[in-house]
Amino acid sequence: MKTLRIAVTPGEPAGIGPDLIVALAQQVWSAQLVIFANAQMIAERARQLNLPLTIIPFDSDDHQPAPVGALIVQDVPLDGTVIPGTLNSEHGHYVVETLRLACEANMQGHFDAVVTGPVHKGIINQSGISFSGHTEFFAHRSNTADVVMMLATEGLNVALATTHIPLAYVSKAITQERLHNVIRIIDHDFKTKFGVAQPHLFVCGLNPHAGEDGHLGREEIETITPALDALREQGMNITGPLPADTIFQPKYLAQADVVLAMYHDQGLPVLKFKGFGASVNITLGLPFIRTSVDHGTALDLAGSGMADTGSLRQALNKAIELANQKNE
Ligand SMILES: NC(=O)c1ccc[n+]([C@@H]2O[C@H](COP(=O)([O-])OP(=O)(O)OC[C@H]3O[C@@H](n4cnc5c(N)ncnc54)[C@H](O)[C@@H]3O)[C@@H](O)[C@H]2O)c1
Ligand SMILES: N[C@H](C(=O)O)[C@H](O)COP(=O)(O)O
Repeated sequence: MKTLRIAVTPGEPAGIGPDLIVALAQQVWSAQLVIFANAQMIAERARQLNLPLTIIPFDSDDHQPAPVGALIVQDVPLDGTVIPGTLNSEHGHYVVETLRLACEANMQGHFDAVVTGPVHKGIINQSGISFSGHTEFFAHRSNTADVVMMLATEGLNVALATTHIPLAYVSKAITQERLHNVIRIIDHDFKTKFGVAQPHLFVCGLNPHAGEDGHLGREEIETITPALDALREQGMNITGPLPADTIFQPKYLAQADVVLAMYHDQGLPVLKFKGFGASVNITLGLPFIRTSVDHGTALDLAGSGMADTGSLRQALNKAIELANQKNE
């Protein structure tokens, strides 16, 4: 079996992404991890953390995984000094360039997956680049009209009908077309990538108590239920819309392959309460495999050696698992 090659972006240089990469370089990986980052910044972070690190420049002809204590790096230029914990808007272009290069490398078929560390959306926007998240960025760069953000932890998968948009826009963004596209992507990816023959989706309502028969909001009656009914008629196994405050209970979760939440903070607080630090963010519907961490830049911990590597480890392992299945 050929050795997998995975692109890894550590994300915001002032955050914990570089710390996590350096920490995970202290173990053997079955795949070749290629870090898209500034080599000098990564080496400096290793010094700050007092961890051994050898940088190996990326050579596309060499498919060997890095030995313990080393990282294979595709160097990306970065001007100025990086101070762990201190954001610098001059670094926004660098961060986006690491994502662009990793995306291109995957689009061209040179890599088996991309795994991303945390970026700081605010500082990228301050640098003059409109950016709402990796999910939207990779969808745009790969010309993919609809993708789905799903976070997965042991015993719970939560997908989102809308991602990084203001709460005030959510109701308008939930259309029958969007729900059809999102649910078709989930159904397809669970069947083809996760080996679930007939995925069972549990779908949240948008309003309190799923609208209480229209007395607390009409989106369930006018949009969500008709969309789900049409998909049920096509043979999909869908329960809902159910009130979001009671959908996350063992009785339902025992039957659910995935819970579809209508917006970011309807579903992700539940997922992160259950499994923060042990969850993976997976983008469904992209033309390549992409996984990520469940946490942000944690500026308060950058350079301290206190950041938990659990989620990045899981994101790497999930990408390797999905890539191996794809190659079977
Ligand atoms: N994957 C991503 O790129 C991603 C994900 C979530 C948030 N973010 C971004 O990160 C920035 C900061 O967001 P935030 O402060 O809401 O969330 P955060 O996850 O950075 O931090 C929240 C809290 O969790 C702790 N924490 C986070 N990761 C940890 C780890 N690996 N080990 C130990 N403790 C950890 C932090 O110290 C902090 O107390 C924002 O700009 C946000 O958009 C990025
Ligand atoms: N919504 C994600 C979370 O809360 O964990 C996070 O912001 C990262 O999203 P992207 O992978 O789209 O950057």
